[in-house]
Amino acid sequence: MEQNNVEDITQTLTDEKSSNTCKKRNLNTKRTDYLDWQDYFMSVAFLSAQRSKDPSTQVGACIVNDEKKIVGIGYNGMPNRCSDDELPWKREADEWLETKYPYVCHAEMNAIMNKNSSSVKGCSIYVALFPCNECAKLIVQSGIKEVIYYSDKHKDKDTMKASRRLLDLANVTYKQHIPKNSQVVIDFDSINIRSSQKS
Ligand SMILES: O=c1[nH]c(=O)n([C@H]2C[C@H](O)[C@@H](COP(=O)(O)O)O2)cc1CO
Ligand SMILES: [Zn+2]
Repeated sequence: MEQNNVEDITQTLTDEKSSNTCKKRNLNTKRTDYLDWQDYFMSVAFLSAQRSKDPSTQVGACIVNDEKKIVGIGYNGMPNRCSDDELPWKREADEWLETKYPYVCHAEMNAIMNKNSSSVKGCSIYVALFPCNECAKLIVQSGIKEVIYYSDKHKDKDTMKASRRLLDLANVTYKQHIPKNSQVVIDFDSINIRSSQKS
């Protein structure tokens, strides 16, 4: 292990169980690798998506007010009190009524409906996927002013063209978010890591 001199304030983080040195970090100055606000809100949207039971696409949404406070979170799922064991999750079936589409609530709708403030007027919504036209209607009607999305993979579909038309007319801005890192890892064990002065 390399020897520190007196000025060197670098400390190592040591794993409680294995005593393995796993990270080197300066513990006397402010962290620089923290999540910035935009990555944080997008990560909250993606984490919420992990609650979704949709087998093919899990979408999350996070509504943020102008004080950078989260006022609503949602993910795609079946409506309250409608058993998601009794409704279909299929994308295709002989009949549309036997697919998930007529029943599933989109993440944006749930985030708006779950709001913990009196209004979402002037807020931003962080979403994993660019919102469809039905969600665009809800966004416009609720007064949300900005959409920050990660993926635009359905951009050529009519539903997305209609969505952009509505958002444009209503002056709701939208922009794609490019996160600093392509992954945000949650390591529950990291809280058990103790810092120890390197000598
Ligand atoms: O804006 C959206 N928000 C949202 O929550 N969804 C949900 C509805 C479905 O559960 C799922 C889309 O399913 P699929 O990719 O299998 O068509 O994503 C889909 C969109 C469309 O972009
Ligand atoms: Zn939608």
